[in-house]
Amino acid sequence: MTAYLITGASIVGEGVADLLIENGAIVAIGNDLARPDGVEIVDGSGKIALPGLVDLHTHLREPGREDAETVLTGTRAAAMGGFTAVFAMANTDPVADTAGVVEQVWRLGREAGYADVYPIGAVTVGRQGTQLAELGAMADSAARVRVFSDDGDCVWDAALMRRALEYVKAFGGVIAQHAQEPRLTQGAQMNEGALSGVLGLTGWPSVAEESIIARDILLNAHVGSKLHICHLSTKGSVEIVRAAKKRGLEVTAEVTPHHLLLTEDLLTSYNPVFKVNPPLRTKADVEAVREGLADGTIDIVATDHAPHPVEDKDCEWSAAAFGMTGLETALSVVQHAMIDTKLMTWADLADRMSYRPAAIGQIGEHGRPLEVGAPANVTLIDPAVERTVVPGESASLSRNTPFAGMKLPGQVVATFLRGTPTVLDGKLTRCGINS
Ligand SMILES: NC(=O)N[C@@H](CC(=O)O)C(=O)O
Ligand SMILES: [Zn+2]
Ligand SMILES: [Zn+2]
Repeated sequence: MTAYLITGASIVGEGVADLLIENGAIVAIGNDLARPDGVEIVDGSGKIALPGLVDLHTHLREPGREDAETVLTGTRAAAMGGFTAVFAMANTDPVADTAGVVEQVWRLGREAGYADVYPIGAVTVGRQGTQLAELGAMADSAARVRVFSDDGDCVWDAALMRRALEYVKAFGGVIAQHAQEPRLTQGAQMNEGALSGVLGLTGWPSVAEESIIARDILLNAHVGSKLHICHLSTKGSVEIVRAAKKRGLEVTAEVTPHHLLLTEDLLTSYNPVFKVNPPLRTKADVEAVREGLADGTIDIVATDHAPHPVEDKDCEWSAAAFGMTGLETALSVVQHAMIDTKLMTWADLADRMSYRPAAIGQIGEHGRPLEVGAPANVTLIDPAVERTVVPGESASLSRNTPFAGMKLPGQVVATFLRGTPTVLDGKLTRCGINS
């Protein structure tokens, strides 16, 4: 295995120093380090070294929608975005609701080699919301599933949600809820408010999200298990989670990069690239989720990378699929929305995009501080570069980025997965077994 020496980077938690990677681990941090034979030098001056990013919410689409994304293409996009681990959502075809399917996804991730893939198991059989899936069998499988979600749909039946929380409590699992009250969002197309009236699109009220979050926090307080809230998007949701945490109730929550930056005003274009679940909200909501992320009410940023092929997005608004890609732009959007605005530091970003998602997902190998002895999962970024987002340049199979044409700060220069570069000089390497 080649050794790598990153020179003169600003190492989060350590200050400016050199960082030596050998045999998959960080073996030295300091100045004037001895250089092993054949070491490759990576110029880190002016750059920031972060712990490899962890995405708790990615749609890789395999099995079933390999026209939108595969484990290989999705993890290539992840590597380009600085991620070393991604959690793959269960809304595939077949649904990831058995040990067989989660093991398949896990194995595909290992074979691809660009990022570790941790499958999320469905909560209910076929994500149909009527009968609990084999949660224990998925937990005991080679994939060691700890996070369960019917994402795409809400576990709406309160009794079933209670059972799921009770079941995973036995092994410390977590239920990740897609908080969407289905009766309040029938036919909903965009955030409910003055603008939905003007545009003539069926509204999606904030309370459809907030009522489920409130209910589930109370349910979980009763059960004493682990609850995680997916893609929280409203000011009211932030207030509910903040109040719950103040009372000492167990809940974690995520926000997406797009909900940290974009508002419903973009919808006046009727461009379905901005159609997403939950919908883009108002400026007041964006301010509230930024504040919530900064003060720790919202634990993490998760991309909800939701690739869709052109034919599912390039159509009339009401017929288009919900979802946007996000793995390759997440870090830049968070830098723009949270760091360049002075709401967060780089250490905070490492916490929200690496340490805490790894802790919620219970993966020990990732989300560790850059210290001697830790696995070499490292992301090196140049925060000074400005780049324009070009959908055609994406490593993802899909092109549905809402940031197309936008100028964003920051560029991933290198990503190391257990000491092997998946990205070097800003380009994908051929590290994977299958590539
Ligand atoms: N976020 C989305 O708009 N779409 C997701 C489903 C989901 O995350 O709810 C998808 O699978 O396409
Ligand atoms: Zn969802
Ligand atoms: Zn999702």
